[in-house]
Amino acid sequence: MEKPVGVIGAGSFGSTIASLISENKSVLIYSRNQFEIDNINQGKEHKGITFAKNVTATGDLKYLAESCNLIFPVIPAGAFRKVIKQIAPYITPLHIIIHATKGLDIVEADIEDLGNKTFDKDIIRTMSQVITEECSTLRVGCISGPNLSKEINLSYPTAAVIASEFQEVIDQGQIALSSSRFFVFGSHQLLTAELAGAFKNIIAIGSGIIGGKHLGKNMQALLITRGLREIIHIGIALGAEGKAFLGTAGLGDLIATATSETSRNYNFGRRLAEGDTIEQIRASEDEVAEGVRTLKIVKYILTKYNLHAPICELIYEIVFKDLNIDKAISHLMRYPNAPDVDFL
Ligand SMILES: NC(=O)C1=CN([C@@H]2O[C@H](COP(=O)(O)OP(=O)(O)OC[C@H]3O[C@@H](n4cnc5c(N)ncnc54)[C@H](O)[C@@H]3O)[C@@H](O)[C@H]2O)C=CC1
Ligand SMILES: O=C(CO)COP(=O)(O)O
Repeated sequence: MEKPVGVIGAGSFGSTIASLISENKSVLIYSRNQFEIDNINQGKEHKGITFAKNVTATGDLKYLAESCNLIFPVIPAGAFRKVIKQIAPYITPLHIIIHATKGLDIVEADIEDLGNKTFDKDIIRTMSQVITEECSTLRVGCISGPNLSKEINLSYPTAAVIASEFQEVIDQGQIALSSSRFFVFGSHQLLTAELAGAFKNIIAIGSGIIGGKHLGKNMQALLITRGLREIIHIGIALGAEGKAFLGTAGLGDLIATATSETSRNYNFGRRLAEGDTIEQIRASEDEVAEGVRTLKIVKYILTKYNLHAPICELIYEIVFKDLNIDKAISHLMRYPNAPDVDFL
C-alpha cells in the first residue's frame, strides 16, 4: 500500500497543506495537542477545515517517520529545530523533507541576545540547513509562495514553488500537492526561496503600519517596492541569487502578504499603527507573526554584514524601540542617496 505523506504541525498552514495533499494522497498529520488529534480523527472541523477521510492525526513523531517517506514540517521557526531534533533519530537518507516555514533559525544564541552581542561565527540558518544539520537525509526543500491559508481554505486558486537542489524533491512535492486549485512551480534556488519567504514578513509588517496609518496605496506600493530592494540586497549578501527574488516565492508572496488583511504580519503592523503595544498584540493572537522574530535576526544581519536597509531598520525601531511612526516615515522621505532599481 502507498505510504501516506507526513505533515508536522496542525496549525493554520499545516492543516491547509494536509488538506491540499489529501486531494492526491493519504496524509498523516502530527499535532502535539491530543484534543486536536482526536478532533481530526473523529472527522470534526479543525482550523476551518473538515478533512477528507484519508487524513489521520498522530502525536507520535517516530510513528510518522516510520510511516511516511515524504514529510512536510510546518512549524514556526522558533520551535523548528526542537521539533526536528525530536524526529531526527527516525529519519533515514530515504526520507524527503519539504518545509513550509517562513522564518530563520539561530544557533548557539538566544533570540534576546541578538541585539546585545556580536557572535564570531555565522549563527543564522535556514530551515533546510537545520534539517540537514540534524537529520541524515540530504533530500530537503521548501514550499513557498503567495499562500495565505485562509484563501486556500476557501478553495481560491493559487500557486507555490517547491525549491530544492534535488529534482526528485521537486517532483515528489509537485505530485503530492498539485491540483486544479494549486499550481506548483519548481525551482533550484532553495536559499533564495527560504530567505524571500522569511524577509517578506518584515515588509508585510511595514505595509500594515502604512495601512493602519491610512497613508494610501501610493505609499504602500512604495514600501513594497523599496522593501523588495532591501530584501534582495540582504539576500545577495547572504549568498542568494538576486533575480530569483522576483519569482512566485519572492515578489509573489511579498505582494500577497503585504496587501492582505488576513496576513498575521500585516495585521501586526496595522495594530501597532493603531496604538496597540507588541505585548497587547501577542496576548490577543494565538497564531505566529513570524516577521517579528525575523526582524530581530535581520537587524543582527545588517550589523554583522555592515548593510544598509533603512526600511527594515526603521521597522525594527518602531517595533522594538517605540520609534514614533510619523518620525520614521518623515526620516525615510528625506533619506539621502537613493538609487532606484539599477542594482540588479
Ligand atoms: N498560515 C499561513 O497562511 C502560512 C504560514 N506559513 C508558515 O508556516 C509556519 C507555521 O505557520 P502556521 O501554521 O500558520 O502557524 P500556527 O501558529 O497556526 O501553527 C503553528 C503550529 O506549530 C505547532 N508547534 C509550535 N511549537 C511546537 C513545538 N515545540 N512542538 C510541536 N508543535 C509545535 C503549534 O502547536 C501549531 O499547531 C510559519 O513559519 C508560517 O510563516 C507559510 C505559508 C502560509
Ligand atoms: O506567508 C504567508 C502567505 O504566503 C502567510 O502570511 P502571514 O503569516 O502573515 O499570515
